Amino acid sequence: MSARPALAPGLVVATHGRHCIVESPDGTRRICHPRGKKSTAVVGDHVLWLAAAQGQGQGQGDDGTIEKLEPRRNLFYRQDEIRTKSFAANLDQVLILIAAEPEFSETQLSRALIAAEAERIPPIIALNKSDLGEPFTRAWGWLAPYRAMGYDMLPLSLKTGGESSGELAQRLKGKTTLVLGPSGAGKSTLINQLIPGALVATGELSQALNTGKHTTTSTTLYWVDKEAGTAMIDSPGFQEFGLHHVDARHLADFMPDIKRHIAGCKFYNCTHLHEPGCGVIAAVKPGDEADSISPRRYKIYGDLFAELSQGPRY
Ligand SMILES: Nc1nc2c(ncn2[C@@H]2O[C@H](COP(=O)(O)OP(=O)(O)OP(=O)(O)O)[C@@H](O)[C@H]2O)c(=O)[nH]1
Ligand SMILES: [Zn+2]
Repeated sequence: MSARPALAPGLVVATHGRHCIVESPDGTRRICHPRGKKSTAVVGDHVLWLAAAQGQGQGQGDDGTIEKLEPRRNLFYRQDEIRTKSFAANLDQVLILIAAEPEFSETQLSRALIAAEAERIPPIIALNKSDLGEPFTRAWGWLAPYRAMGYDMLPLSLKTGGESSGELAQRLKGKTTLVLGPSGAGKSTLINQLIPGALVATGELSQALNTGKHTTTSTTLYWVDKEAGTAMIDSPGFQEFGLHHVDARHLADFMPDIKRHIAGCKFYNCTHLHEPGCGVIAAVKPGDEADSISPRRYKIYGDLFAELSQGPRY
């Protein structure tokens, strides 16, 4: 009788549907699938995996099974009305990459920030294409309320380089960072600069796993500097950011500009939508007063509150 094979530790560095790429501490990568029906492992998960027995699975794209997930520090996810989609686990921070052009959606930015706040993951906002001049100045101005909320915000010009890239590198060092951004903001440019060749390699890997399917539907972890523990996680889908896991009654807690006025509300269970004596409503003012709530942000709050109060629609 042969001894039971030992479970080995690994890190999930990519997911493609139900399949995962698991990286061992020595750097070897293998395709694994989770045991059982549910696919629960996400990029950034520490797992224990088991090699497939000779003749089982090997050569069919499965080198092992994921037997156990280690406890997570956090789980960044979006949830739409029908399916829950996890982005990644065990993050140190989220980098929200937007650009002067194409114009970004403030609602999407707010949604990403709320998702980060809900999991207590610090966000960094980077505004790319500072070389564009006027459009950049305008976009930077639009972001004033977010600076007033205390968010870390960085101007960038990925195309022309410059010292801001050094500042970004400083912030990324030794950390695992999830990068989110709308199409055209410069995400591919950033990943290519930090990890030359990475996107090409991912395309090839994706093809091997999933012939013919589009490569950008997967989440992938890239090592910028493995020894220093610097990793970037690229995940598509900024557009479809549902927040249905967030309770409408807690929404204000995840919007710092709104949260700081809650103490002024007359009713402890104020929804800040129509109540008399609401500290939040009283603070909604146009202009750049540091302590006010911008009408745009208040509208985002109201829209999200309505959306989250509906509950799931099937
Ligand atoms: N002017 C200017 N253009 C930039 C800068 N960074 C990236 N771009 C350009 O913006 C366009 C979009 O950049 P990508 O890196 O492909 O953007 P992406 O976010 O990966 O977009 P998708 O591939 O659609 O997801 C490209 O034409 C880049 O050359 C910058 O700092 N300044
Ligand atoms: Zn109120």
